[in-house]
Amino acid sequence: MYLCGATVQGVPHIGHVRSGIAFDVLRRWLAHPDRDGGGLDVLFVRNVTDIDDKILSKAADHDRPWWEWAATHEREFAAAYDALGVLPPSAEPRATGFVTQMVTYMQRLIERGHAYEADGNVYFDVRSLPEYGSLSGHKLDDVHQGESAGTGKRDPRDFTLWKRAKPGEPSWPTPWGDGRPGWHLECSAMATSLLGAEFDIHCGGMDLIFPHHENEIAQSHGAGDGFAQYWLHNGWVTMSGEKMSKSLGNVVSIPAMLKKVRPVELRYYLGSAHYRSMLEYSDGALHEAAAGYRRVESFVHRVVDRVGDVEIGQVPSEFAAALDDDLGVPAALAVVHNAVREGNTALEAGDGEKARAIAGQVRAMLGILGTDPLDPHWNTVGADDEAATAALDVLIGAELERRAAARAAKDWAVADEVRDRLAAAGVTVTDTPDGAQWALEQKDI
Ligand SMILES: Nc1ncnc2c1ncn2[C@@H]1O[C@H](COP(=O)(O)OP(=O)(O)OP(=O)(O)O)[C@@H](O)[C@H]1O
Ligand SMILES: [Zn+2]
Repeated sequence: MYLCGATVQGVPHIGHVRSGIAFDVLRRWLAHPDRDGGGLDVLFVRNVTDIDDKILSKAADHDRPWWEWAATHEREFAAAYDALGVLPPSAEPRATGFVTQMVTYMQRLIERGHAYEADGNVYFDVRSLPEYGSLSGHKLDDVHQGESAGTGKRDPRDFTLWKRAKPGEPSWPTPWGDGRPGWHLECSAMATSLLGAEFDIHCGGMDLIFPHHENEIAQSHGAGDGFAQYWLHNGWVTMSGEKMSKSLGNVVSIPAMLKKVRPVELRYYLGSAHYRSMLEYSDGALHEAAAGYRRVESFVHRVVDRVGDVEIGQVPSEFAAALDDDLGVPAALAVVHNAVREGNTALEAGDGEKARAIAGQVRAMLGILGTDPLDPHWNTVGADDEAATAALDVLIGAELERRAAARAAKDWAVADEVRDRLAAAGVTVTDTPDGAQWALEQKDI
């Protein structure tokens, strides 16, 4: 599987991680032993686009080296994927690490008559490939690549494989002069270098169907490769019906979301819709999903408390059938919730062993969705956080008492000193009718 990963130009919002979660579920399911035909050995590649116009311009705006800007945001994405329990890919190639393969790729395209050099740029000749447009259904007459005109293009519909170097911009040597890669070329080169000339599944957001994936197919078929056999595209996270996006300003950052719900609840929420559907964000929908998850989680915990350890069991056949039908997560979740109802009834009737068997199935199903409540990924983080928060509460509570006593004695110097010391440590204090409340200042990114 190949998933078009992030262009690491900024911090991720919840829309950016939706594809990572949706296709993590597909990967887990394909690899799962309960699948009809058994678990497959899945190679999963998710790239990082670490050279791009937006990276260069944003780094320049902030007076930072472009590579530092890219590395910083690559880490932000990695942290977000990790926080949400997305399994690390088998490989995570960076575009800048595959320039040699891109040059070879362009040479093959030029030799086969599908690309040409003009003024230090290399372009793909779309008219040379009769099937151009087959993925998106675009007719050649209607094609707009959405890129700058480019010097020496034979046809305005041709797209850029390689950009001639501009002064001050990073570049790599090629037989056609120094330059840097175009985005579409990167993915064809990385996918085929790692997964071979033909591989099974290519995924990405629905905006990538055209031009990105159309152009990946054109390049790969032009080079004589079979390329991807199946294409899967996920829908948007929307707000008031509009795509959540930085340019519209309607974004919710992942740290902001994690102030409202736990990471496992956010993962459950973002993964609960069908991957092709839009997922309309609202606080209400988020909290409803979190409450739904807690019902499932508390069933599993109650079984552990009352009956003992719950081993991961097998997934029910209806759950398997739902996922086999175009990754039908909503139908699969209905199976989970039915199982939880049945399990609760068994528990109330005192049938601990039946409840334990059902809880084992629930763990198996949630494991595929990446949200098994007993998975150490969630528990280690939670337990540490809880213990640290409880310890902080004692220490800060003592400081707040000292401040309250100082205020009562009108000793403003001491009261201010306490407040300043807490502020310097990143603790904000709010006075409420129930007394002073504290919170850790969150970095809004
Ligand atoms: N709201 C979203 N829902 C699902 N996927 C998204 C969303 N926003 C972005 N993506 C995915 O992340 C990729 C990178 O997004 P992009 O850089 O366009 O982000 P953006 O926040 O929309 O920024 P901009 O406003 O600058 O376009 C997209 O190609 C898309 O597949
Ligand atoms: Zn791509």
